[in-house]
Amino acid sequence: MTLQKTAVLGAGSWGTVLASVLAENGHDVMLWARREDAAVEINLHRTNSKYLPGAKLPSALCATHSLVEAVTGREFILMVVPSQSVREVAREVAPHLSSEALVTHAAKGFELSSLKRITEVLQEELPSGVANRVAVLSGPSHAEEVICHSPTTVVVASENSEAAERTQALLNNSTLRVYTHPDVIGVEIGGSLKNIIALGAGLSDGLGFGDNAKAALITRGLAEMARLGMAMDAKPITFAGLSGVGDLVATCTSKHSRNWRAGNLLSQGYSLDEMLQQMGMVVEGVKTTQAAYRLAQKHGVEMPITEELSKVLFEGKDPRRAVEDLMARDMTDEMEEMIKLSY
Ligand SMILES: NC(=O)C1=CN([C@@H]2O[C@H](COP(=O)(O)OP(=O)(O)OC[C@H]3O[C@@H](n4cnc5c(N)ncnc54)[C@H](O)[C@@H]3O)[C@@H](O)[C@H]2O)C=CC1
Ligand SMILES: O=C(CO)COP(=O)(O)O
Repeated sequence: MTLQKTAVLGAGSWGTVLASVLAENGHDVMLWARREDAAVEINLHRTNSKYLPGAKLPSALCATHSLVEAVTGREFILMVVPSQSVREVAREVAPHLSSEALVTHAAKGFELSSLKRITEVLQEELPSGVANRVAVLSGPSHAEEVICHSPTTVVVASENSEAAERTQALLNNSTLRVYTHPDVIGVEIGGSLKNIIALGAGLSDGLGFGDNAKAALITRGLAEMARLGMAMDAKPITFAGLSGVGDLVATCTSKHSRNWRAGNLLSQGYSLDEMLQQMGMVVEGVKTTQAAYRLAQKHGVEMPITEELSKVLFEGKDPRRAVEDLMARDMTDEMEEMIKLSY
């Protein structure tokens, strides 16, 4: 494909790795770092020691502290900031975008204040021509593995199939295989909700529960993810794909997952604030638990794991008591539900 002028907004672990992928694929990349010292470190030493300790970044990668400089004249913008910051960053860059620009985001969460998905937030903030073709990148992709070229598969969804195909062509390479997908709602919801279950998996492992408990969390977690997804107009089959079960398995079983580690710290008796302080990186599952619990109530959907986790995180409920309450729920038939979800 033709080489393009691209920008990546957000120099945390995932943004830095995606910028490295674009640079390795031969594209001209400008990486925006919120902290000036991070941009200087990337330009001088080709490292990002806070977010990717030990990794050597491609020499062609350039970083800037100026959002305007990052996006001006760029054909492809990849937004990789935490979910709660997307609106603010989109609003700031909107006047500087070329009318031809393609904007794809890779955040996994909802905007808590509005309960909107991230493409909805972008559609509200970006100029209409650009907003019509926004895309989302999701799937099982720990930054720490992608930077080492460990084989990884991801998915890019857009209502505009050309936008999804352009993003696919820009990022795809011999170790990062990119699929397209038409179901934006399902891909965004799957990628967001799996972080709740990963927090639960970290707690479960930390409490000393075994593989049976984790398999139960993954399977029953997937069921409640798909239930909320369907109520929000996602296609249930999407939850059987990379952005659903794929990312759920990767995040619930990986030592790299911040959400898993966050749950694990909670099991050791850290408070929510202490845990977030200790993590020092975005733990999207915390705000996503709040958002999903509110969405479940709004749509009248049962999400027992999310509800119990919300009580543990925000009401100080003892996690062992939360597990007892999950196990004591009314007895039910699994097949009946599978047929309804049909994934
Ligand atoms: N790390 C990973 O392996 C993956 C992360 N993601 C998603 O990518 C998004 C970003 O995550 P990471 O890069 O991992 O986070 P991170 O914790 O490694 O870095 C966060 C970045 O966001 C910046 N930031 C924080 N507050 C900001 C604000 N108010 N405005 C602008 N920038 C701000 C920080 O300076 C930092 O550069 C999240 O939604 C995450 O779920 C998705 C797939 C993989
Ligand atoms: O989304 C991710 C991998 O696909 C990263 O998960 P964590 O935010 O839990 O590290």
